[in-house]
Amino acid sequence: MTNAIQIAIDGPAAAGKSTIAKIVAEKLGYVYIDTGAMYRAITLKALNAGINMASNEEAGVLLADTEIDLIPIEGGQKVLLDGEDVSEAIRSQYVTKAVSEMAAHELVRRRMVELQQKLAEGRGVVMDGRDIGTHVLPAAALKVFMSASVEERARRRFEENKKRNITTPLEELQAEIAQRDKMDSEREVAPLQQAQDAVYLDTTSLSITEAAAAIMKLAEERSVAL
Ligand SMILES: Nc1ncnc2c1ncn2[C@@H]1O[C@H](COP(=O)(O)OP(=O)(O)OP(=O)(O)O)[C@@H](O)[C@H]1O
Ligand SMILES: Nc1ccn([C@@H]2O[C@H](COP(=O)(O)O)[C@@H](O)[C@H]2O)c(=O)n1
Repeated sequence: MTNAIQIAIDGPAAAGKSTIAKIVAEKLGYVYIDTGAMYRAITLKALNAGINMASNEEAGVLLADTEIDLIPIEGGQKVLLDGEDVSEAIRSQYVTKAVSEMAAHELVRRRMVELQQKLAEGRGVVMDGRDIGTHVLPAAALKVFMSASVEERARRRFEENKKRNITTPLEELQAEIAQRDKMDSEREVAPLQQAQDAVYLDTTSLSITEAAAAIMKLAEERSVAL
């Protein structure tokens, strides 16, 4: 007999967090929550509406006026921004280039964390992001800090983009990933860092199946131990 647990997966961009989190959630029958999608959704809205985030007043109105819903669907989640499906739009380079600046905003983080904690309440979840083990779910039974070399992460994203007909050159992708990691790690509020009690998993030379199996093994151990 195993207990439903909370699993936090953090790490830098394109490390494989969401791919592995989805597989693990599906195998365990848990809810999968991609917190990056929430930061992307609020970024999309602020960009489109021309909000000046340097003004706490404008930022506050934007946050109070915005509804973000994550709807579980087969193989992942659908992202609704004020009721509109923005699952594709939030993956554009337009949003990717702006999201780390938005995610450094204290009011934005406060609101997103509140929503994320509510989504995770009282159920088995696999949540991926940058601050899940350190801030959002500090009591998670399993915390994993997943990484891979920046070259391998850029190569994976390049291959993924090719399938979506996105032609950003490999060197540009690597620079964008490194820049986003730097901003995410150096911000003042809830920076990207490994929680003290997280297991470090380097996936550079692991296949998707191997990485998922490593986390499944840890999840099974932790849920039985409860
Ligand atoms: N172990 C692996 N081996 C090879 N490819 C992988 C591995 N893990 C993930 N990938 C591929 O790498 C790409 C990036 O993975 P994914 O989107 O899961 O990363 P992420 O950490 O969630 O990224 P981000 O934080 O930027 O959203 C995907 O195309 C995925 O299929
Ligand atoms: N818990 C989180 C999750 C994400 N962010 C910020 O959002 C950006 C996009 O995340 P992806 O996982 O979709 O790549 C990311 O670069 C962070 O700036 C965050 O701060 N906290």
